[in-house]
Amino acid sequence: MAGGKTKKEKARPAGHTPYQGGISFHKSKGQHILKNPLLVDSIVQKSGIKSTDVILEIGPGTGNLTKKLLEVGKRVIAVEIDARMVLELQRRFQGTPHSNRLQVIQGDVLKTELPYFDICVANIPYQISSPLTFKLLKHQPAFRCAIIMFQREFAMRLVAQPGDKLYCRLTVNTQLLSRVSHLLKVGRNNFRPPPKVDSSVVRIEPRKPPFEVNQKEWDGFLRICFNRKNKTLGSIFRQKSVINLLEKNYKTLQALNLAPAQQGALEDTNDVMDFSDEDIEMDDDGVDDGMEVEDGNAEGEVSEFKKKVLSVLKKAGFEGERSSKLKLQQFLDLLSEFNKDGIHFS
Ligand SMILES: C[S@@+](CC[C@H](N)C(=O)[O-])C[C@H]1O[C@@H](n2cnc3c(N)ncnc32)[C@H](O)[C@@H]1O
Repeated sequence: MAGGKTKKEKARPAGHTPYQGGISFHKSKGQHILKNPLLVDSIVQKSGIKSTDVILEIGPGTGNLTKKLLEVGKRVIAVEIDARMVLELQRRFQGTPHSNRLQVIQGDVLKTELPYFDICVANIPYQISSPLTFKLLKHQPAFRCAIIMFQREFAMRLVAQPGDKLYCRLTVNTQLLSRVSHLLKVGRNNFRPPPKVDSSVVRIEPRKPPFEVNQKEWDGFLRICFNRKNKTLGSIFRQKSVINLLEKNYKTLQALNLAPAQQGALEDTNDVMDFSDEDIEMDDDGVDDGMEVEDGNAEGEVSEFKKKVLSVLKKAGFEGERSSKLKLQQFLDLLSEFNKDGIHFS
């Protein structure tokens, strides 16, 4: 374990846990250090690292995982936000045979332009789980795989299958871009200080080639589908707010005489999918409560546009289906059916 002499305990602000090397851990930076060497070995072994691999590590901390990664890979590039940890890493590896194969970048990984890497192995601060997953999956050229420790519930959302309680928009968005599998359950006592939640290590492999989909369209479509994931799509697509939005898109695109796929080509769109945590939809109880306002005038007449939307749903056989049970391919098929009829989500 890295660290110098034991220092006398001083009064520390709340949220800081003493570390015997003199560094206190900041909860605000998600500093929960892996203290179980057997677990570190197991993560490295399950990563399938090759001796030719350039490894990206996010948040190396005091370097417990970094040390093992340097033993098996060609090079480690470690991105660390905390200057004290960067110093500790330099101190720990200076003068060792590994030192010229370790590159430490000091900075916020979310704001850092990532270099080429073959594989990412990381015990990350959980507060950046969503944007980091999104950033990695956007990275080009695509890496081989990422082995990442997440908070257990977040990990279970990533690997969920249709019908699972945690199946959500984040699941479908992640699985559109990658294959995700659960590798290891990790109890909180393997960390110092222990976090309040248990963790899991997950393997993420970018799909090569990726599914061909207009990402703005996909994002708009899924937001609607998962607005209430246990309602039938028929019920969701009858809502006035949904019909109004789709009709507005329809009229705008007709006026421009341009489909979003073509439009996207004209724009510089880097803001693809948004995996932010606040977007994880509320769980509902699976009962259609009929509270949403349906589209239609006072006489109950249904607009031509609404008929068009509902006929696509019906024709494709999705009217009675619920997002909580749909497979990725079914979402792709339904979006394609809507688009064929000129109904767009962006
Ligand atoms: C959970 S600790 C893991 C430490 C070490 N890898 C281990 O397993 O023992 C997370 C590390 O990420 C760093 N960190 C937090 N936010 C970060 C960010 N936005 N960018 C890069 N590093 C960050 C923290 O300073 C901390 O060292």
